[in-house]
Amino acid sequence: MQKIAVIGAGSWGSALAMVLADNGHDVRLVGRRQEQMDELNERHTNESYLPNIELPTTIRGYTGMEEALGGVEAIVLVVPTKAMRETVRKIVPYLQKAVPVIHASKGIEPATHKRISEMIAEEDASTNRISSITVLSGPSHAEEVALRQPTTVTVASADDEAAKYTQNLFMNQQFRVYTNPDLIGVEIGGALKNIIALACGVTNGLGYGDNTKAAIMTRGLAEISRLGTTMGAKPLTFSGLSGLGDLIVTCTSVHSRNWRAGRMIGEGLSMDEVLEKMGMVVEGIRTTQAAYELSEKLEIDMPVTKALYSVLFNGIDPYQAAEELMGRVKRHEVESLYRS
Ligand SMILES: NC(=O)c1ccc[n+]([C@@H]2O[C@H](COP(=O)([O-])OP(=O)(O)OC[C@H]3O[C@@H](n4cnc5c(N)ncnc54)[C@H](O)[C@@H]3O)[C@@H](O)[C@H]2O)c1
Ligand SMILES: O=P(O)(O)OC[C@H](O)CO
Repeated sequence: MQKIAVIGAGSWGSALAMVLADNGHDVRLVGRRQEQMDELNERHTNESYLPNIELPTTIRGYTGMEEALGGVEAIVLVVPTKAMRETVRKIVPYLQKAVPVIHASKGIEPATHKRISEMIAEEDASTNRISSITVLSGPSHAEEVALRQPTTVTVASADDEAAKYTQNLFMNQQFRVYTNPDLIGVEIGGALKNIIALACGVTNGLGYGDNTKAAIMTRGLAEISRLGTTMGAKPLTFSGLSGLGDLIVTCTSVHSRNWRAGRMIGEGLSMDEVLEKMGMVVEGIRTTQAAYELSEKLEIDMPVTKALYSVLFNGIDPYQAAEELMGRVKRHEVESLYRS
């Protein structure tokens, strides 16, 4: 039994806290709203994020870092990417010894183009309170994990022992955990599939069906691999759970916030209207900006990302963006998997 703090009491933080509690760990779930943490401690529910789910009574909710972090042996960070740096700055002063950190968020920072593990390492550089950083990623909608439906994920770290430690913490009969040493590939696959899910949603919103979705997913995976391998990822990782697996679940599931947001944009809603309706984080929007900037900087051809960027940030009509995608110059299918 380990004392573990899960920071971020949204849908994914709460579902991962359930997996850890099922495995017999002492879980402290840290949220921002006192009312929400009172609901968790008194009624063992988190209705705004995991409706109709009863959480294990052993999960305790906290709003204060000092109280939650006393004596913890590991920390799981599950806040939106844009809150990651601020969250790391808030936790490190309360760590009495260096502890392993596992993050389960999916994004890339616009402007710096940093992956989440890089952002965490930078924020801890002057304090050294984090002994290792591991990412947990893969096809895993919180709603289904909370129902204890069979789910598989990958954990990756530069530190092999940290990856195995994380595998042991989370693995159980319903939640199967693989290790993969390719930290870059696992983080890039998890972040970039959200762009492709948004794009699939847009095409569904335009009224296009499964042929279009399969095209966007397949060619989307090609451009994820092109960018990822240029950044140092191993190509095979993109065929695994954190690549193809997560792409499938996010582009095809009704649970996906990215797909749903894309569909509303395809139906003609503005980005502000979509975000107001969602009420939950849609990571793919900022990641589209980051990936587009990266593709320009590294001169990698990413046509789906570019088309989505033009819709989200330049006000291009989605129908026109789809027409332009289809009207590009002729390409060789396999050669274009690897070349710009
Ligand atoms: N929901 C899923 O099924 C799922 C699965 C895998 C990965 N993820 C990833 O996990 C991360 C979190 O997603 P989620 O689904 O839990 O989001 P969510 O919208 O359900 O919840 C986000 C949580 O973060 C908190 N938060 C927001 N801004 C914050 C800030 N500035 N500082 C501190 N806390 C803040 C919110 O209060 C909320 O508790 C995302 O990167 C997402 O891509 C989600
Ligand atoms: O609901 P989404 O689109 O944020 O996706 C959630 C997870 O990343 C699926 O694995």
